Amino acid sequence: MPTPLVVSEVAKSFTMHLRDGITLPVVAGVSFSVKKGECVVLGGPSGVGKSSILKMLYGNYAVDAGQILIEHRGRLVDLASAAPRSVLEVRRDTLGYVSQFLRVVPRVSALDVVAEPLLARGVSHPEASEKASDLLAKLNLPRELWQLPPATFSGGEQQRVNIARGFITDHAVLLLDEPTASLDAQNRRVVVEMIAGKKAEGVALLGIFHDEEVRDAVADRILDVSAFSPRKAAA
Ligand SMILES: Nc1ncnc2c1ncn2[C@@H]1O[C@H](COP(=O)(O)OP(=O)(O)OP(=O)(O)O)[C@@H](O)[C@H]1O
Repeated sequence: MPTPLVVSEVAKSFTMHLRDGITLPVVAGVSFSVKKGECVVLGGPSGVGKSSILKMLYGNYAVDAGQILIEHRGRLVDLASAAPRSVLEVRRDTLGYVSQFLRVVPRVSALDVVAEPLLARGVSHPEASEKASDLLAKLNLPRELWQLPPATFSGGEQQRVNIARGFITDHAVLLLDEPTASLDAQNRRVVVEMIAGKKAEGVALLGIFHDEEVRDAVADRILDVSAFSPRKAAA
């Protein structure tokens, strides 16, 4: 399928149980698709719902309405209604996500944190470690840090470990939530190159980038999320 990700009529509101059950509508009627080799960037002002859309797509937030269709092993899976087991399978083989912050696992070295998604897919330890090393070298993570757990790393070092972990697989769809937020100019350029590499391989990418230079370098299309704001629709 040339369009591995199709989102239609997705809606999300938050119910604040500790605030008398007040409902906060965030987005409604979210419809778009991402083609192979395309990088779509979610745009719009702060608080408009960009991160919430990514989190729904990855299955971290429940979806109130609509469909999120992803091509997984030659069939379509609706992530909005899929069972948790299917969501985990899609994450392992098809859908990657680079969040802004690394979820640190105690006592696991940076190299193993990066290699883990490949090990989970049955790749041998030496091959996974070699790929992890290549990525950490490309992202200029000092070699003396590779065997250390990333808990004490700087923000930018942790972000580079996270990027390496997100980019190590050949997932067909990749979600990027501000992957360059804590990086210096040199490493931002490396990430821009890595995104270009994924596009050339036919990966469909959807991301949030606040840095204008990075956004202009990677975006094929910017999708203004304010178009899906229920508050705007009601005004
Ligand atoms: N878990 C949550 N519980 C309650 N409200 C939430 C939750 N997550 C997000 N929101 C609310 O949903 C709205 C959209 O937030 P979101 O983080 O998706 O916006 P954003 O466009 O990514 O913003 P920014 O550019 O500032 O990161 C905000 O009003 C936010 O307060």
